[in-house]
Amino acid sequence: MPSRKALIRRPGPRLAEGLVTHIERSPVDVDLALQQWETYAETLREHGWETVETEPADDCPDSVFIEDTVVMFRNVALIARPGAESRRPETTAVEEAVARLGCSVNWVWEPGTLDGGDVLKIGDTIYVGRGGRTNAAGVQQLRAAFEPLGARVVPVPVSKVLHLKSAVTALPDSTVIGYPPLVDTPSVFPRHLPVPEESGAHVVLLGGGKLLMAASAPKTAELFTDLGYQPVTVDISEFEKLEGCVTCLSVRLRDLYA
Ligand SMILES: NC(=O)NCCC[C@H](N)C(=O)O
Repeated sequence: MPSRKALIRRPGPRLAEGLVTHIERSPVDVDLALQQWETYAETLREHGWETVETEPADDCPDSVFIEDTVVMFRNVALIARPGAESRRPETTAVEEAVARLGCSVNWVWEPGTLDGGDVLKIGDTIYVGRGGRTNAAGVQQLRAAFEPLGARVVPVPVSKVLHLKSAVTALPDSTVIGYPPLVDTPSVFPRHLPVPEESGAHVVLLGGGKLLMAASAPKTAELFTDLGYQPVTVDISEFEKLEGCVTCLSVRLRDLYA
C-alpha cells in the first residue's frame, strides 16, 4: 500500500532574507508566512497526508523550501547539493529524517549541483531542469542514482525561471501544465496544456482529482474545475515573494517500505 507522508520544515526567523533571483525583492511578513505555512500543512493533513516535520534549519533563510533538498524515487532518497551555497547546510537534517523513515540514502557530490525543484517525476520518467541551480554533473548523478532502478532521466533546459517546477508540473493524467511565457521547450513533453497564470503551473497531487494550488491562480483553478478536477487552494503569498510555490513546501513520500 502506498505511503502518504509529507516532509515539511517550519519557516525560520530569517525567512525574509531568502534568495530572490528572477523577481524584484518585496518585504516578507514572517508572521503571516508562518500562518500560511500552518494552513498549508493542515491542508495536507486534511487530505490524508501525514506530515513529518524536519528539524528546523534556522540559520538558513530558505530552509522552508524543503523540496529542494532531496529527490525521492521509490524508497531511495537522493540528497541534493543545492546550487546556492547558502542552502547547502539545509540537507543535513533532511538526510537524518529520510533515513529514519527507512529510505535508502544516496548523495549528489561535488562538482554536481542539483535542486529538488528541478526534478519533475511523471511515472518512471524523471524530467530534470538544467538551469541556474542544477548543473550537468548533477544531471549525470541523478541518472546514475535512478536509472538502474528503472527510471528514464530526461534533461530539459530552464532559463526563464528558478527551477523546472517553477515552469511546469503535471496533472494526474500526466499532462504537463505550464504558463507559456516561462516554458523554454514545451515540445519536450508528450502532452502539454498551457495555463493562464504563472502560479497556475504549480500543482501538488493530493490524491484522486484533488490538486493543491496557490490562491493566486483563480483562472487556472477555474480551468481545472472545468476539466473535472477539484482544486484545493492555499494562500502562499509570502513564499511567492521568495520564488516559492506549493510544490516546494513539502516532499511527498509515496513509496516507503513500512
Ligand atoms: N522548489 C522551489 O520552487 N523552491 C523555491 C526556492 C526559493 C528560494 N528563495 C531560492 O531561491 O532557493
